[in-house]
Amino acid sequence: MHLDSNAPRLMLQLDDVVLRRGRKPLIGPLSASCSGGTVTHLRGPNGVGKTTLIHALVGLREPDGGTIRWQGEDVFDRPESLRRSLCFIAHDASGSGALTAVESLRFVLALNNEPVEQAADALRQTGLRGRSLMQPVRTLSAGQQRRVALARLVVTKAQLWVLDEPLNALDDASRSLLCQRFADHAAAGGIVVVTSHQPLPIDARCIDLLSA
Ligand SMILES: Nc1ncnc2c1ncn2[C@@H]1O[C@H](COP(=O)(O)OP(=O)(O)OP(=O)(O)O)[C@@H](O)[C@H]1O
Repeated sequence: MHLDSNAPRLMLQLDDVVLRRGRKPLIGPLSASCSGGTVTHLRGPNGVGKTTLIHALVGLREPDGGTIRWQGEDVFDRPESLRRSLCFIAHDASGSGALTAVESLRFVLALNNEPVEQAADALRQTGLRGRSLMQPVRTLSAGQQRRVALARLVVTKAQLWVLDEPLNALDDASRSLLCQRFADHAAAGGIVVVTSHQPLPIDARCIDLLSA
């Protein structure tokens, strides 16, 4: 992905965002901006609210206070612009367990209007080869299942990548490759927002979420 140099700069903007679970305060007020060309690493202890925040960033959950805007538009009230620009991979995303790795990725790509014919090649680029491409996803190892989900990043043209715990279960080589992919996406003008309990070996801005 290379952005047109005349295009407006990409911006995901959080203003005084507050998130709760029931009455329990989780996050905020949090203000931050993620602009084109950056990787943002959301960090914090288990249960602090990283996944909850990710769900709010992609418009799945309305913040309990404040606003989240993509290119100036509220992502919950007016999600159309965000959806056109977004690649969101949830922490438990590996597609349907009954489908093979290739079928599963083709299914996810089709749902997102992305080119399904690149599925097998994308899986190979994440290190899945041979028989594992044709195995039902539920019979793959945890790390292999994660690669199936992450293979979408090889294909997608989305500008904004929001990824929940993408490094989980990956071996060292796959982690390095994936982090390099984040850096390349940012270098091409895109935005990466990622949660992880592990350090990222690339230039990334960290936002530390603290227990309320
Ligand atoms: N569906 C739900 N219903 C009620 N409470 C929930 C739900 N999902 C999460 N929570 C609560 O919200 C809080 C934040 O959870 P969240 O998953 O956002 O944390 P996290 O920082 O992503 O944790 P981890 O690092 O363990 O993945 C936790 O106290 C959790 O119990």
